[in-house]
Amino acid sequence: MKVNIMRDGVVVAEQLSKNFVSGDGTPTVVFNDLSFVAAGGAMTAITGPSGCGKSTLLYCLSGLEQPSQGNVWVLGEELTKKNQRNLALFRRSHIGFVFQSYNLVPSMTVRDNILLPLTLSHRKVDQGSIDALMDKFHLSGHDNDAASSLSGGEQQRVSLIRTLVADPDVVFADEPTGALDQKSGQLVFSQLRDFSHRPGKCVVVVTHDLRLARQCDVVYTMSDGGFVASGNVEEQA
Ligand SMILES: Nc1ncnc2c1ncn2[C@@H]1O[C@H](COP(=O)(O)OP(=O)(O)OP(=O)(O)O)[C@@H](O)[C@H]1O
Repeated sequence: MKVNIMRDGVVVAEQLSKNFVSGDGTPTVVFNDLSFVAAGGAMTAITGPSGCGKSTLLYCLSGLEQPSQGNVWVLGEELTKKNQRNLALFRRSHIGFVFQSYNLVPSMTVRDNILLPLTLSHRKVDQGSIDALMDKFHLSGHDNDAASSLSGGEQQRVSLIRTLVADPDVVFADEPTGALDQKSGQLVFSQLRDFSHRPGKCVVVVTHDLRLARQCDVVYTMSDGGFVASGNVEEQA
């Protein structure tokens, strides 16, 4: 696939490969020669069986991990050419990441965890929008609880609020509904989808839940180190 970065996507990858070398020197190819485009104003899903490389791909697309080969552009900027400092600055200004493992600071309160990215980047805090999201995600009253005292599903929702209130241009979400029951999962997914459809926003989500993937505008299906299908939901049917 030959893509025009300016025309085609907010997140673009070309000829992306990732290998790991294990302790005994054995190389493992996670994926090879992938091309990927996620458009603005849309939600793009990456799905596939456990261990096929979805999280590793998301890490490479978001600049958290360097690919072994290939190039990644986000908002027209080539992440794979940036040094560590510039990459960190770019990520802080433009990218939000919802981690599969939540990545909350366990000893800090829920509210302080949510505020952390804003505090670190000296950004203005819209307390009202935090209150609204806390209410929407059934977390009202938990502001002063230690993050570690919450259930996995509650921590997952706090992690999503923390990402959304920072208002990034691009959100990468790794199994954001993994710890949630169907109803809460749908609530979280709908919130992410609404966010993705706002002008100038883009969401790339990893999910193994096909029911949720089908609600995305475009779905990439991974298997054996490559994409076995990609396209809009109708094309995948
Ligand atoms: N840092 C690492 N070092 C070595 N191998 C790794 C590393 N990170 C991932 N892998 C390997 O890459 C492969 C893909 O892992 P990854 O977590 O990306 O898959 P996944 O599709 O997201 O899985 P799941 O759906 O179970 O979360 C696995 O075989 C994993 O062991």
